[in-house]
Amino acid sequence: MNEPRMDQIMQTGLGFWASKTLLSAVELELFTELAQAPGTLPKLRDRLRLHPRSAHDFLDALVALNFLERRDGTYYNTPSTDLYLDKRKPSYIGGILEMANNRLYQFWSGLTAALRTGEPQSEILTGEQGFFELISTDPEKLGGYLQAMTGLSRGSNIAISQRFPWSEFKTAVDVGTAQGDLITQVALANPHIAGIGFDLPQVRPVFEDYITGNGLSGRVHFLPGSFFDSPIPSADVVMMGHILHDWNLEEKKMLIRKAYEALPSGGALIVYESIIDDDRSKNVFGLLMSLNMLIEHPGGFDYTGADCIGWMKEAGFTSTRVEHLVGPDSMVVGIK
Ligand SMILES: C[S@@+](CC[C@H](N)C(=O)[O-])C[C@H]1O[C@@H](n2cnc3c(N)ncnc32)[C@H](O)[C@@H]1O
Repeated sequence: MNEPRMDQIMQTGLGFWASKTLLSAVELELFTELAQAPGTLPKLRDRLRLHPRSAHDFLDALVALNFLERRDGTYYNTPSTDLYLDKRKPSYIGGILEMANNRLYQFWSGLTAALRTGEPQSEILTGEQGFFELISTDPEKLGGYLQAMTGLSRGSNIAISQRFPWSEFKTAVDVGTAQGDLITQVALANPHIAGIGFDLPQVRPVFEDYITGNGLSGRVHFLPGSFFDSPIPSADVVMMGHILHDWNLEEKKMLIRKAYEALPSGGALIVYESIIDDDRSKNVFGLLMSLNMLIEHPGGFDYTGADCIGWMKEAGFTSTRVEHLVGPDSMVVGIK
C-alpha cells in the first residue's frame, strides 16, 4: 500500500500557478525577447513593461520551473524555450499556449458547472453560433486557432510522415486540415505523395499561405467543404487529426463511414489524437483532453483505441491497429 502523501495533491491542486506563470510569459513574449538578447532584471523590466513589485519573483519562478536560466544576474532562455517559444522561429509552438491563455484558462473555471449540466463553457455558452462557425467569422481568431493546432500537432504529424508505409500509397486527404501541417509533413517526407487539405471554406487563405511557404503548392491543394454536407474527397489515405473527438458518437460514426466511402479497396484511414489507453487509467492528457471537449463542444469526447477500432469495424474496415506516435498521441489505422 502507498503511504498517504500530500505533495502530489498540492502540486496538482495549485498547478494553475505554474501554468498561468508560463502562459503570461508567452503572452508577454518574454522568450521571444530573450532570444533576441539575454537581459538583466532592470533591462527586462523595461523591455516587457513590468511593474517592479514582482518582476523579480516572476523571472526567478520561471528559472525554478526550468523555463529560464540565470547566470551572473542575466536571464537566458533554456534550449527548449529558445527553440519552441521564440515567436520568430518556425519551430514556435506557443500558438496553443496563446489559445489556452486567451480562451481555455477562463472557460475551465466553469468545469464544475459543465460536469453538472453537460453543457460547454466556451463561447457557445453566450453566443448563438457553434465554435467553428464563431471563429470562422473572425479572421484573426481563426488564424490564431489554426496556428495553435499546428503547435499541438507538429510532433505527431512528423511521426506519421515517417512511420506510416507511404510507399504503398499515392494520394492522401487531410480532413479538417487547419493550417495543413499534417499533409505538409507527409508531402515533404514523401515526394511521391499528392495531397488535399479539406476544411471549411474560410480556412483556405491560411492553408494556402502555409503550403506556399513550404514550397508545396504544385502538389498539395485545398478543397473547401463541410464534412456534414459533402462527401469526404477520395484518396488512397484519409487522415483525421483531432477531428473525431470534437463530435458526438453518431457524428463520429458518420465521419468514419464517410472516410470508408472515400477510400479504394486497400486504402487506409488514419485517425489520430490523444487516444486514451484501453484501461482508461494512464493517458492523463487524453482523459483531460476529453474534459476539454466537454468545455469546448456540445457533444465531443475522447475515446480509447478499442472504441475507435469498434467503430471502424462497424463501418466495414477489415484490418485495424493502434500505433503510438509521440507523447500522449496514438494513431488508429483502418484498412478497407
Ligand atoms: C481541432 S482542429 C484539428 C486540426 C488539425 N487536423 C490538427 O490535428 O491539428 C479541427 C479542424 O476541423 C475543421 N472543421 C470543423 N468543422 C468542419 C466541417 N464541418 N467540415 C470540415 N472541416 C471542419 C476546423 O476548421 C479545424 O481546422
